Amino acid sequence: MYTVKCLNPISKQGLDLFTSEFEVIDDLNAADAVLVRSAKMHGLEIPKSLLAVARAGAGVNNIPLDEYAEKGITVFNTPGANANGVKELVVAGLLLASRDIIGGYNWVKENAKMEDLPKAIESQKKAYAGNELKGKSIGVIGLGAIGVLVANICNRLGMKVYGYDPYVSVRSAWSLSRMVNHSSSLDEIFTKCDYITLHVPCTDSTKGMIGKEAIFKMKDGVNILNFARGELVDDQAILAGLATQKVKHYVTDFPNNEVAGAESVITIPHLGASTEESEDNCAEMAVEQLMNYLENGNIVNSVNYPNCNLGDLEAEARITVHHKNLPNMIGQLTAILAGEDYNIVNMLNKSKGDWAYSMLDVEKKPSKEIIQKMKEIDGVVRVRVL
Ligand SMILES: NC(=O)C1=CN([C@@H]2O[C@H](COP(=O)(O)OP(=O)(O)OC[C@H]3O[C@@H](n4cnc5c(N)ncnc54)[C@H](O)[C@@H]3O)[C@@H](O)[C@H]2O)C=CC1
Ligand SMILES: O=C(O)CCC(=O)C(=O)O
Repeated sequence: MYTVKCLNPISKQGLDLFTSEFEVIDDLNAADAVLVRSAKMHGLEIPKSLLAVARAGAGVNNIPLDEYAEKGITVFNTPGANANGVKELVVAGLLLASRDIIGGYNWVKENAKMEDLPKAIESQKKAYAGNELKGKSIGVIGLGAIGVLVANICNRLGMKVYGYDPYVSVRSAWSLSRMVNHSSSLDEIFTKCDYITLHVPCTDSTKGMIGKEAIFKMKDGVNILNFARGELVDDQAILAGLATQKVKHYVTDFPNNEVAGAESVITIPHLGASTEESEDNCAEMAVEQLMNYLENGNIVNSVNYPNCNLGDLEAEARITVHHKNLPNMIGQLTAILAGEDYNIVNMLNKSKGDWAYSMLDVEKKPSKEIIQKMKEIDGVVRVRVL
């Protein structure tokens, strides 16, 4: 029996996938695994026994990935599972920036009881006129699961689309419309685009990427959309840009006290992935990945360990080892088994950056001594027997 603690509400459709071998519990200290959405795990006291964290979503900046790698805790996310939900809200954001829907809505609401409202509307509506998206240019920064969908739909809306992603995956490149212009520098996006939309993860290198200098290079009247993370944008630079009308609108799914309420900031309370469909997709994917990992040791869609998949456990036992990506780790692991006359029937080793993962299927259950010897290898951080 494995125990799972949810740090945020997780869709029932996903939780219902857990078999009778899994129990969702309230006590984090008794949990083998954690399911999480946006709850901050930095600084959270976690039990030594914790094996895995599954983020039902894309962004993992709420999880201390390196610290957990050091502890042999595998962290998963659910790539692409909420991308359509975000894409659709980005389209709404584009429309809110281009047409004064909010101003018009507020006026009608404030004057709901006005005499002959339909007539008043016809004389008032000019105050809320806008522009069409067709023919305007948009820069999509980050062409992953969301960025590709946004770029493609903007193309279908008749916009001239520029895409920037120096690390674009082959999968994304295949999915991208051939009408999307490839930008090799951010400057091209900044100087050419009427709309700029951010779809990159929040990391040390992307934080503050939209600052004073970037905004200075942008076209007058640019609209900036942030459905990725608040920290990507320097709030003071945005407020200064809005004050001079260099920036026409800042549409953000991540409002904070600095920008909320400021003129021409269009705020949404982090609703990008808050659709029934996205919540179900993310939860289902996260639960399936967790079960596969806890029961079979397979790693699919990890963000701090390599993906490593030996299929369902069919051998008498499977040993899984989280270790540093150092020379001769496999040699040491197999030597321990060979020294005790254990036959390895299948094995796999994968690495990702500083970390690696080995899976060894053996013909009989390994003894406590074997596992102890493996744990004592320099660079090994966790050994499990399944
Ligand atoms: N508003 C919301 O509710 C949601 C927000 N997000 C945010 O959106 C981000 C992107 O999500 P996905 O597209 O699903 O992730 P993804 O991992 O599929 O795509 C991210 C893309 O950004 C690219 N990238 C990384 N650094 C870059 C840089 N410096 N310049 C340009 N491109 C760079 C990567 O190569 C990758 O193609 C997430 O990390 C998360 O922070 C994601 C889902 C929901
Ligand atoms: O779970 C959520 O609603 C947050 C979605 C999100 O920001 C993400 O997947 O990165």
